[in-house]
Amino acid sequence: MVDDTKSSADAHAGTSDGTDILHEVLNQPGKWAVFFDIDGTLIDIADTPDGIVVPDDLAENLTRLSAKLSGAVALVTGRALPYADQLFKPHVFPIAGLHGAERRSMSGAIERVTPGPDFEALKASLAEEAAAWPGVLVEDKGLAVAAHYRQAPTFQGQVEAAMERYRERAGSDFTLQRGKMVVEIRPARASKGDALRAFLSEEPFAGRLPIAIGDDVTDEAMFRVANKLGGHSIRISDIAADTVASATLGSAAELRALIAKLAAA
Ligand SMILES: O=P(O)(O)OC[C@H]1O[C@H](O[C@H]2O[C@H](CO)[C@@H](O)[C@H](O)[C@H]2O)[C@H](O)[C@@H](O)[C@@H]1O
Ligand SMILES: [Mg+2]
Repeated sequence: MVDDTKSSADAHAGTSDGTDILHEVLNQPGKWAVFFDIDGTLIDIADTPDGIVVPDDLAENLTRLSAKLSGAVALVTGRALPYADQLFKPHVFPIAGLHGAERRSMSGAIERVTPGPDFEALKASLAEEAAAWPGVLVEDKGLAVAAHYRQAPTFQGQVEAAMERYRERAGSDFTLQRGKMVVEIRPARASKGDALRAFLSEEPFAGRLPIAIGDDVTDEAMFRVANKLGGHSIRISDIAADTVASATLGSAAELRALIAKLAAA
């Protein structure tokens, strides 16, 4: 496995406009594969993990775009696969979940590891400890667990300290993943960058150049891979984020409008 989380040799400020990149896609539809993060990228951030609203036409527009690229569209998310899938029902996309720790290819084959009893016990202890912090939500994602402090930011310090402690208890197979008002413990063995590489080794992605679109720290790993392979990386951000992405777009709404335009073209 390649470590795509450390190198900054290919880092460059996100200065270009992601709109131009996405408009280019349909000019050469056989050239590109597009990888979308979900939360904060396709879907607006909400107060709670379950509070998100999936716009009615999003899955249909993604399906249309995918058809134009002969299926070379995949989702790469921190969510667990079953949760992410139900957001797009009845449409089914190739997808990587848990920040790259699980992946379903175009063929439908799923690669994932299952949590052992120790990790189950760890999640139970964490949930018990977090009950003392009103507003902090613990999201059990199977082989990963997230502690959200968006609704209780005063507990950020306690949450971070506890998650570091639980990560140590989980051992070196697990790593800490920070995100938007959240700290997660996830399998260390794969990143979103690894997921991108794995998709690109298979049909219908093989031989295409990647366009990776995301909004958060976890997406930087796939941006690095996209940059290294000569593709594009687009960070959704309304502020000047510290990123290796080669381009930016202002909001998830802006991205959805572009997807709708490409789907209808
Ligand atoms: O990789 P992504 O698809 O972007 O998923 C990252 C995490 O997204 C979710 O948490 C974030 O979105 C929530 C809903 O908008 C928000 O309430 C929370 O504060 C954000 O951190 C999800 O709950 C996590 O499991 C994902 O890893
Ligand atoms: Mg995101």
